[in-house]
Amino acid sequence: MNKPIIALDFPSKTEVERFLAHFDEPLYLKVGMELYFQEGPDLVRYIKSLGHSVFLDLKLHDIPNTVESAMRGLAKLGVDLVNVHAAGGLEMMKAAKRGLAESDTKLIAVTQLTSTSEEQMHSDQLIPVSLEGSVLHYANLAKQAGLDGVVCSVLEAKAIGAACGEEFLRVTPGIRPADVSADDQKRVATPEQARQNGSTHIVVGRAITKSEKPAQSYQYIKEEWSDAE
Ligand SMILES: O=C(O)c1cc(=O)[nH]c(=O)n1[C@@H]1O[C@H](COP(=O)(O)O)[C@@H](O)[C@H]1O
Repeated sequence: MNKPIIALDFPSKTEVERFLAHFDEPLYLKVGMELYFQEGPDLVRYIKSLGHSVFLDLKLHDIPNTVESAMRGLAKLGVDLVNVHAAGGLEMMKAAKRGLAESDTKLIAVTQLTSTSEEQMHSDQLIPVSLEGSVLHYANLAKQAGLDGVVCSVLEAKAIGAACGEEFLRVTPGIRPADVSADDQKRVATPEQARQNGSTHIVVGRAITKSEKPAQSYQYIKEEWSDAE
């Protein structure tokens, strides 16, 4: 079972160091916009130098040429996983993949953010199908573009596995242990539900980073994710 990916949603390297001091094992860490826009590529190199795996979550969404060039730059960082927004379209996703051609970095596409409900999707995006229909459409498009998988919620992971194949990654944020608040997330699930629904990876932020005992919260989540039957 893949390690839970911990979202390092911190404003500075100092806070990352303070957080990582709780752990003495190799982790799978996600660097997102909050941290990257403050600390840049050096922070990513630093985390890699500590022996951790890195998901660089910058959610690129621009014209194909810009995304391809940006990906060519990110490829040099040697991260394990990067993402784009599937809403950027088939051509943009193909361009992103071309930008990574010389690297081993895997590429996934965000379908519908886990903070989006079906009602919001209808009113904000004017997409007149079900939320699962929209997520499946984006997953199929990502597959067609040659991507390695998608970011989706646990609620759509099973249908994507059936449609796109079990090898196709289903990276699922919006993970909340039963006793933790959903915050701004709308499509949430527990680590156990993620496992049962065929997520290949779970992404967990606040349930670990805001915990008074981060290492203990991580262990509980890891056990529920890997052992629940
Ligand atoms: O691409 C992502 O990682 C992502 C996509 C998505 O649909 N929803 C989502 O929450 N995320 C990220 O996953 C993390 C979830 O954090 P928590 O809600 O604190 O567990 C955040 O860093 C989000 O940026």
